[in-house]
Amino acid sequence: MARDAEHDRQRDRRAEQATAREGSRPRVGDRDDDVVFELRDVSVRLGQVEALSGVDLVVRSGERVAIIGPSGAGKTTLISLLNGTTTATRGEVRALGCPYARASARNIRATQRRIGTIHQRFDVVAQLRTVHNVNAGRLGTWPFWKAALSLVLPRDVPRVREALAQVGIRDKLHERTGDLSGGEQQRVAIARVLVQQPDAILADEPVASLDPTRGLEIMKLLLDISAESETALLASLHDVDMALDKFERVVGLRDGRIVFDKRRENLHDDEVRALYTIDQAPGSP
Ligand SMILES: Nc1ncnc2c1ncn2[C@@H]1O[C@H](COP(=O)(O)OP(=O)(O)OP(=O)(O)O)[C@@H](O)[C@H]1O
Repeated sequence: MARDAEHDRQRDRRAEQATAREGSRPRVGDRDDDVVFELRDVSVRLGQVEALSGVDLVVRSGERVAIIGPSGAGKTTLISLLNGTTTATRGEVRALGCPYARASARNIRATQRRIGTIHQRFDVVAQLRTVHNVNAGRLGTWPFWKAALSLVLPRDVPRVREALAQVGIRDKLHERTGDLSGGEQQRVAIARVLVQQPDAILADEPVASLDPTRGLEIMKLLLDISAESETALLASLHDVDMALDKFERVVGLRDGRIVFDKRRENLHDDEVRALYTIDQAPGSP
């Protein structure tokens, strides 16, 4: 009996010491309702390449975060980790509370349905009418019969129309998507995310295929949607000025590592310049 009590006291002491060591740093698994994405010491190896190394990142509900960095820095890899299409080699990735590595396939799919992803290449089916491309955002939540029927007889048209109105192309409902301009096709992709009503939006170079004016319009649209619905938005961008101008938090990636993660007002020009500086090969002039 006395031994049991001593054992309990020792266990409590160890737990207290562990808590003191950790301080207030949130750990993977801690309950923290507004954490949307959480990466702890995450590395990803793709073939011979260490695409990400020891990445720690926490994104909370309503935050708008730009990811910048040179080509090959790991931006796309980071985004595909967050939507569960790439697997971490080390560390833990959680999205909306789901620990991808330990969750069931069903739980992962349910989480992925709550995350809207927008790609650089508009990712729409050119041959389909706009209404079908927008409805694709809901296929994951519809039973098979409804999804199949919707290709013949469009479903929930008022909701699609509303989403298209929100992205400024209300009149394009029945147009063949491939006949739309690049900017309009990207709006269709955003409307598809809107009908999905996601809890988080990931955008991988969403404006890289558009001219600067169209690009700015699309970026503002995404930022407005995120602000209105308090949905976290994480976007990778090559346009550094746009990142610094429009996002309150900027993460710099280089060679798979986070070099800085700062509010834009605390970020110095030198830090941004250094992110893109090309290393001189040893021995070069
Ligand atoms: N499937 C793959 N197999 C092997 N290496 C890969 C694969 N995909 C990406 N990589 C490598 O991983 C690293 C990170 O690539 P990633 O596409 O994430 O960078 P990025 O910052 O998005 O680049 P960019 O701005 O050019 O799109 C690069 O060195 C890339 O060559």
